[in-house]
Amino acid sequence: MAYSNKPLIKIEDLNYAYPRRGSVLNAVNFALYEGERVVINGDNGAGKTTLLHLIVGLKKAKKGQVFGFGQLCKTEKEFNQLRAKAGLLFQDPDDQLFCPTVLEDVMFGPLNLGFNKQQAIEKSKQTLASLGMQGFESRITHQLSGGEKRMITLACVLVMEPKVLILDEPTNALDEKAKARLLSVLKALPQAMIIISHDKVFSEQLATRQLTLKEGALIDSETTHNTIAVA
Ligand SMILES: Nc1ncnc2c1ncn2[C@@H]1O[C@H](COP(=O)(O)OP(=O)(O)OP(=O)(O)O)[C@@H](O)[C@H]1O
Repeated sequence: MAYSNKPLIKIEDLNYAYPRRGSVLNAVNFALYEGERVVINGDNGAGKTTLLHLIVGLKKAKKGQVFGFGQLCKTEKEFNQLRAKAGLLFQDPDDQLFCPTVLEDVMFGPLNLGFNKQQAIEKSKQTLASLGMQGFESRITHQLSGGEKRMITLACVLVMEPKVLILDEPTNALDEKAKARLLSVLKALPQAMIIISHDKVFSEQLATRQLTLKEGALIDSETTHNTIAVA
């Protein structure tokens, strides 16, 4: 299929090193285009989460550039603009959930965007239902199971209707039923996405392109035949 030739997200020559650990990313180049679901795999500790955090500006590269929707991002303001359009699902749900109840957590984003309370409730309920999580609205967030928390964090991201989804191991802690539902929800979405996943079957079914992060570099892994409808 023909992709738009303007990347939504582009990184150029990105390098990152941690004190004591040393270099994790070494001149990484990558571009995400409309209509793509790019799955990135790689060994534990390869630097996948680091890469996602650099893309959204939670970490800053010493060398290299991040472009979000055509805009070079250097300042916090520029990364804020990128984050408004690129929703990140954290690897650990506890990093993303901070309200007493599920509904409050999901509503938090829409309220911040300026929706009124009733609109935020409606949007949140619809999103929860689309993930099979109807009935969880008044549950106490910190009492949920790992898999339930994962689905609620997904709702928190999806309710914002971002242009790009950035998902760090979305199937973690999900049982087969929840995983199948997530797969069908993601495949029905028009958004481009970057997904980190160790789950081979899930990746194979979801990805339009698969990459491996190895020794600090992103390399093509396998070709896949999935397609995505461009909105
Ligand atoms: N704050 C930090 N200080 C030092 N080293 C760090 C820090 N954060 C991460 N690392 C190291 O950087 C490397 C890359 O970590 P990262 O979390 O990006 O890997 P990953 O590919 O996402 O791994 P996994 O598949 O296990 O989630 C790892 O060796 C990790 O131990």
